Amino acid sequence: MKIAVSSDHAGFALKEEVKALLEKEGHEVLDFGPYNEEPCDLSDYVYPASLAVAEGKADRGIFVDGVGYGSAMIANKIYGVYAAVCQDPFCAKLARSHSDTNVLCLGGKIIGSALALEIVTAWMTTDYLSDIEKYTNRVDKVKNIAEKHLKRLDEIQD
Ligand SMILES: O=P(O)(O)OC[C@H]1O[C@@H](O)[C@H](O)[C@@H]1O
Repeated sequence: MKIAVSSDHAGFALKEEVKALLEKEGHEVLDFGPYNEEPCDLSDYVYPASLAVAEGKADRGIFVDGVGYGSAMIANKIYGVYAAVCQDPFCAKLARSHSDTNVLCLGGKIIGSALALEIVTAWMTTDYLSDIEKYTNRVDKVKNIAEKHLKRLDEIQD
């Protein structure tokens, strides 16, 4: 798969580890930065990475900041992006199997890299249960909220 990765300074080190794992597993990584640990603003990196997922230039995204919620806040404002913050592999599995998320957000200050990489593996290898109606109904309800409240990319002029 093509995976967009991004972070801020607080997530940079873990982003690099995630990137190495993904490449080792044979995925193509699109790194939206940053490329060092100098203080920066998360939205400058997570926003373009989220757009890449929304536009289909990447199949999924993995974004890392200090605690994870900052990335999810930004990513979930983009039409077509469904982001979850996960701090354990069980949550990561459900974020895929029940909710079909296409972005995983991690907190580099919250979890150690060994656990983070287990979370990434769980999220990357779990399929959405698209044949179970209760989950598809729930996902469709979330999609309907996005249809109503978020602008489609082709409606945005700037
Ligand atoms: O290092 P500073 O800028 O203080 O804090 C950055 C982190 O604090 C939280 O808001 C976010 O998780 C962000 O990554």
